[in-house]
Amino acid sequence: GQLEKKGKGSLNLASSLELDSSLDHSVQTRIFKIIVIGDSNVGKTCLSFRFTGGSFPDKTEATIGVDFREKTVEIEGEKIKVQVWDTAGQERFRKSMVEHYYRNVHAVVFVYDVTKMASFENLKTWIQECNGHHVSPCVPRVLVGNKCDLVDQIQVPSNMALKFADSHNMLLFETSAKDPKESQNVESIFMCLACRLKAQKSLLYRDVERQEGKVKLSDESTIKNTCPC
Ligand SMILES: Nc1nc2c(ncn2[C@@H]2O[C@H](COP(=O)(O)OP(=O)(O)OP(=O)(O)O)[C@@H](O)[C@H]2O)c(=O)[nH]1
Repeated sequence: GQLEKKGKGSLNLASSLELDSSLDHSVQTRIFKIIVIGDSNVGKTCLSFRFTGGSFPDKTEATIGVDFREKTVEIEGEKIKVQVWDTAGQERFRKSMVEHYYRNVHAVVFVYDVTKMASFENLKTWIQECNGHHVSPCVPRVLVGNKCDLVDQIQVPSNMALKFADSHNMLLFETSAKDPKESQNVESIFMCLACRLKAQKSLLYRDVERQEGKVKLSDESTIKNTCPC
């Protein structure tokens, strides 16, 4: 496929997707909303494009607001739609959208650039932002060090990244959106999350039931009590 034009994500589009972010009623497919977060230029667009489109885009521009990409995967016989929210790294392009990024999110991918120490150091701020939006501790998070193909320019040592990931209870993937040999690894970032989400059956089926009007959630504590992790 071709790279989607950047900046087409809008508040209205985000709102309409949120109304139905867990179930595609036409085919009864569950939808997992995964957001990709991190500094500008770390490769969030390229990673999400590699996963959903299977290639590395020739050219990218800064994401404005959000770009959505989807891919349907099959896990243990169930078709699941993975909806990747490629968010803007630049503050000026994200500030009106932040609430939408985190609303009803099922998993979070934090990305840094292995050739840029500042992007690794800024992860603290991105995690704070995420926590500040009341994302449940049940929502799985992974850490991705991108641009590993630039072997001569690596600034963030693996052991440092691993320590950070461990201390935040995240899995670490070091990979490259650019290197075709790494495409399987990029795929496994999203598939690993999708598998974990599929395993959280009670949580997600509850979402689905709620949307069908069968179950009404009373408060936040209901969510905590039924949390499977
Ligand atoms: N060498 C190398 N370059 C990459 C890789 N991934 C992305 N890039 C390049 O890094 C630049 C930024 O990539 P994007 O995917 O647009 O970055 P982004 O994080 O989406 O940036 P914002 O939209 O501003 O938040 C582009 O020039 C890409 O070609 C990679 O794995 N290796």
